[in-house]
Amino acid sequence: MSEAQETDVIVIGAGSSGENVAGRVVAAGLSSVLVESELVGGECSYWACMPSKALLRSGTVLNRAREVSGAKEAVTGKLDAQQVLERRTRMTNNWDDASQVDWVNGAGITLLRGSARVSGERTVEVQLDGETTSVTARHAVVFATGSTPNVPPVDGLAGLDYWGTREATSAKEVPERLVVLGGGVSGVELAQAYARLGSRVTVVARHKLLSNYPPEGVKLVEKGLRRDNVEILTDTATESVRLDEDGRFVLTLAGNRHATGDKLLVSTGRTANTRGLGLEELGLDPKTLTFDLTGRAVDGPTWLYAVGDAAGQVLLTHQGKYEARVTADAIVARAAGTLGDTAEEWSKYTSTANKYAVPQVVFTDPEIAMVGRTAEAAQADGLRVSETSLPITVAGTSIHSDKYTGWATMVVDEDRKVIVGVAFTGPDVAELLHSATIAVVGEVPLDRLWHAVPPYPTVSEVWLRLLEKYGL
Ligand SMILES: Cc1cc2nc3c(=O)[nH]c(=O)nc-3n(C[C@H](O)[C@H](O)[C@H](O)COP(=O)(O)OP(=O)(O)OC[C@H]3O[C@@H](n4cnc5c(N)ncnc54)[C@H](O)[C@@H]3O)c2cc1C
Ligand SMILES: NC(=O)c1ccc[n+]([C@@H]2O[C@H](COP(=O)([O-])OP(=O)(O)OC[C@H]3O[C@@H](n4cnc5c(N)ncnc54)[C@H](O)[C@@H]3O)[C@@H](O)[C@H]2O)c1
Repeated sequence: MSEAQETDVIVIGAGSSGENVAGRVVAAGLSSVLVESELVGGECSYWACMPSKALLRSGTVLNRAREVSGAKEAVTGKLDAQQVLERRTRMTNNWDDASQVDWVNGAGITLLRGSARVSGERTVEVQLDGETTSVTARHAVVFATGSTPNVPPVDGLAGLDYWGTREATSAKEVPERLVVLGGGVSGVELAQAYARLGSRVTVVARHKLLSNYPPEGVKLVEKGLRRDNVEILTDTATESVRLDEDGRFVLTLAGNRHATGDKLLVSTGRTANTRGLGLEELGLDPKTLTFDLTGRAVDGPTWLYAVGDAAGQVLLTHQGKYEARVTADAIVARAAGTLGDTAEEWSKYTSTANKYAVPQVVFTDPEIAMVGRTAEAAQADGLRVSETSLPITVAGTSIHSDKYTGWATMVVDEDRKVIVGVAFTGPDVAELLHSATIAVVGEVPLDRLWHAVPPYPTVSEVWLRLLEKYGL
């Protein structure tokens, strides 16, 4: 055991969420030890957002060019899979975290490599190569430990060398046939990426694809996938999986159907990574432990916090970083004695947007970009809402491409006359989403929003059409 250390705030996990907590408490004048067992930067930088978006982007750009006369005639080749893989590798800095370590050091954070677990009140033990370092925090211990992939209960799966999202985002070769188990965001995005790189892809979903997204938008994404020759099997249970004599994965599906692939990607959701890290010894059950909007444990020790995937609220990088800013500010304020046990909604000490205004994008082609609540979710919250929907067809879309197809939905709280949810589906709608996020978070009254004039000719003119159809 090396000499015990002391710091103001211990952050376990140097993914995007953990880096942001540590950076912000240090900027506010506290000290922080940041512990990381793998790569500084975490899942998003090396095995999730960045490589998966890089695998998709080239195919999307090529498709955009193919939809505009004059440009399409110039596109005579096909996607260069090797170049796409190499660009993806550059995006991950070849899985080297040196530049992120430089940032951590430059920010004045103390980085400790190794695997951490809580060993007592405000105390964490870090193991590296048989050496243990003990660190005690004066104010807070923050779990920013991310999440781990779920393993579905499919007969035969255990022990097989299948792909998780890490293997799919870091692969060096494109499989001839790929089966994707799971119709969530990871599955759908990676299915399209690999189909465009040249794989014959089958997606097996036990329910619908993207079941948390608006059905009209999902229909357009399904159409996009089918155009890329992705076979989509929805409402299909997977009974078992085995390897055939050639080493290929063979899935036995309900109704005695089969799906075969050289590789099998299992992307069936993720669970917060808080188990086996010492919380049980403190008398806490990680399965039921929750965290309030300041990030602090509910019915737990007052020094224990969680952010990002580890907090288990919203599994998205930008929301994790938002939670990190909020939690860092709450820890600093509590250390200074200026914040008590509770904090007001929408104050800088609560991640209130997690309840009302989470922006999320499915980066397929076409994209789905959505913020806030669906009509059903708003009704379940007791709101009296209306829903306005239409195809996205404006002058801007006809300029954007010769065959733009999109769909927009706006949910209005009829008692307050403000927008509580928006969903766009179509090419490049992700860049439109922040306008909707501002309208939802700002609770901009509709009669004022009417004066926010979208420029002509852009896709954002869909705002005008939505408000007109609503009745303004
Ligand atoms: C395929 C895929 C694509 C995605 N695409 C997007 C996207 O486009 N946009 C988006 O917003 N989100 C996306 N996500 C979600 C996003 O990746 C996560 O929400 C985000 O990475 C969570 O960040 P985090 O810092 O909370 O956790 P992580 O990035 O997982 O970081 C946790 C860190 O903690 C470390 N750690 C864990 N336990 C310990 C321990 N005991 N001791 C020391 N260190 C420990 C880990 O090594 C890791 O580095 C995607 C996810 C997947 C799987
Ligand atoms: N563009 C993005 O922002 C992006 C991209 C990828 C992932 N993510 C995040 O990462 C998280 C993990 O992604 P994910 O796609 O793994 O999870 P997910 O929760 O989005 O989807 C999991 C899917 O697996 C299905 N499933 C679960 N058990 C199954 C079983 N036994 N058999 C068949 N299907 C089963 C579910 O019905 C669901 O459709 C998501 O919560 C998402 O927020 C975000």
